Amino acid sequence: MSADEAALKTCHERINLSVAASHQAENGSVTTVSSKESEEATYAFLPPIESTDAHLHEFAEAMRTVGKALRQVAEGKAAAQAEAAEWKRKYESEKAAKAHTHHSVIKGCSNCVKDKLEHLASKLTLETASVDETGCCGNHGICSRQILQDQCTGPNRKSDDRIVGRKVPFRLSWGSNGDKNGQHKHDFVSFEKGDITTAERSNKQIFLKWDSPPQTVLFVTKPNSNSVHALCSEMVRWLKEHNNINIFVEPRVSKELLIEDSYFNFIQTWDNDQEMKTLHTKVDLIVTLGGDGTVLWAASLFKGPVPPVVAFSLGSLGFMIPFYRECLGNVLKRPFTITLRSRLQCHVIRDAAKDEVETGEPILVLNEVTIDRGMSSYLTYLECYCDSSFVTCVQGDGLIISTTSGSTAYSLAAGGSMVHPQVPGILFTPICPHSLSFRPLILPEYVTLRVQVPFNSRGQAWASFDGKGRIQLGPGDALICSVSPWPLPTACLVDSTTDFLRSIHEGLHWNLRKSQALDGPA
Ligand SMILES: NC(=O)c1ccc[n+]([C@@H]2O[C@H](COP(=O)([O-])OP(=O)(O)OC[C@H]3O[C@@H](n4cnc5c(N)ncnc54)[C@H](O)[C@@H]3O)[C@@H](O)[C@H]2O)c1
Ligand SMILES: Nc1ncnc2c1ncn2[C@@H]1O[C@H](COP(=O)(O)OP(=O)(O)OP(=O)(O)O)[C@@H](O)[C@H]1O
Repeated sequence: MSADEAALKTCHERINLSVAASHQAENGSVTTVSSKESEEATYAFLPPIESTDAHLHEFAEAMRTVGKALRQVAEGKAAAQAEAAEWKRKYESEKAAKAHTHHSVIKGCSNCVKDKLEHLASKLTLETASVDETGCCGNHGICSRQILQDQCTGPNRKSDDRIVGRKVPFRLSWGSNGDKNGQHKHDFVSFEKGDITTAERSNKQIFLKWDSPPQTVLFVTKPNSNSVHALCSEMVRWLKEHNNINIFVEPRVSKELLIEDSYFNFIQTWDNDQEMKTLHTKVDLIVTLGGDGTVLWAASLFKGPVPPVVAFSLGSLGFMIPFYRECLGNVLKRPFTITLRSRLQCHVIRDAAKDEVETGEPILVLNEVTIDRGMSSYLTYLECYCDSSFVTCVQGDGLIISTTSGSTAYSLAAGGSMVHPQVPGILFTPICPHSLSFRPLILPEYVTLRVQVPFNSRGQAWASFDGKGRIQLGPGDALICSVSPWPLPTACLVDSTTDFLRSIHEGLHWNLRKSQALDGPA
């Protein structure tokens, strides 16, 4: 038998098996179809195939192309359906809002609706949310009782006299830390007609638009790299000559550039920490040249507010060299999208300290703070609290408290989830826990975490911040950690979501797998 005949025979055998299986499935019974019968049927069905390997390959290729085309069509359809649903949702919520406005005006409660919803939200406070004697909203802008007493037109609400009783009116307010009257602006939960809905979703994609052209750029560059140094000096020249931009660089880079050419005399730097602390008041934009470590380094220079960062990463440096003028030119002249990357502020509180007043400056991290066993060969033993609630005791190699930006770094390696940088959360990821059930957590961004080394811990623990600056924690010492009010704004290449997905695809090869062959089991 030739190779082609053998291939053809295998092909027919497979078809036989699948025909037999389909017969059984159709009849719903477990009968055996004689393979001879099915073979005859199959041969009757199939046109005579003058098969060769080449034909089979060609056929498989064609099927793959058809498969791809079908998938693209399905994806397109899904996207269109999602868009249509979004438009429908918007239309319906607008319609409902208009209907409600109209209704309330007719009822003579014009001050209930005169302000916009945003204004209503800002008025939602524990202190001001009281109903006046008439049951109307007074001037706080909310009239849930009035709404509930009206004939409601909501989707689930039919006027039915047989139904006795009504929902009790209520109002929602938001607790807030640090502000006595709680008058914070929040995403609001509408509760028209007593139904809680989050139909109003805000788009968190942020655009940055300069009021006037930026004047000062700070360069932060990876050390000991000739290509980075060369690119830095070229960019600095271009920015000065074509845009008359003031340039700041780190003291090390300033020295390097001045040794290279006295042309760089105009470059500014700082001499001490005090001067560095005021940098954010002078710099409009930060350009980083290097990898993720350089962005972490740039973030660590700013203990408070951080100017927007444009990161030219090593992976894209070669690619960027021809385009950096266009890229920087766009950022300097046009609005651009940014991602606000939250940072964590960490305090170490020593047992020796008499009270827990946080006097020292916080350490800010962009990726994570890690508490591990360091050189110790004992398990770390860490007690963890979230606000005033006990979370768990970590017994293992340690714990990572990570930002969402850091979710693709050490936390990922320890089994944590990858989280879009605009999800407001803190990751709580154990390192090699000696327990079968210690799964990683994601906690809301407003909590404060406290990790304490108990007195009965066998060993010490070490905290490190974005992989740097190790601090030893002894029994009784604690690390307090919460989201900093000073995020790192980074310029997007496209937008937050596209950039995030691109980084996990290209940087981490997320879910990369070769496609299955088409000629598998039926
Ligand atoms: N097992 C691990 O995966 C492991 C161990 C130690 C530290 N780290 C990470 O290294 C970081 C310090 O980075 P570095 O460059 O100064 O040290 P480094 O030079 O040792 O680089 C660590 C690697 O982590 C990558 N990385 C850093 N931040 C990242 C992020 N947010 N998303 C995806 N990848 C990221 C870097 O690109 C680099 O390849 C730490 O914050 C920690 O997250 C990871
Ligand atoms: N301006 C700087 N001054 C001092 N150290 C820096 C500076 N920029 C980066 N580093 C340090 O240099 C190391 C390497 O930097 P970086 O991560 O940017 O380069 P890389 O390792 O080549 O790139 P990647 O992170 O993409 O693998 C990091 O540990 C980082 O902390």
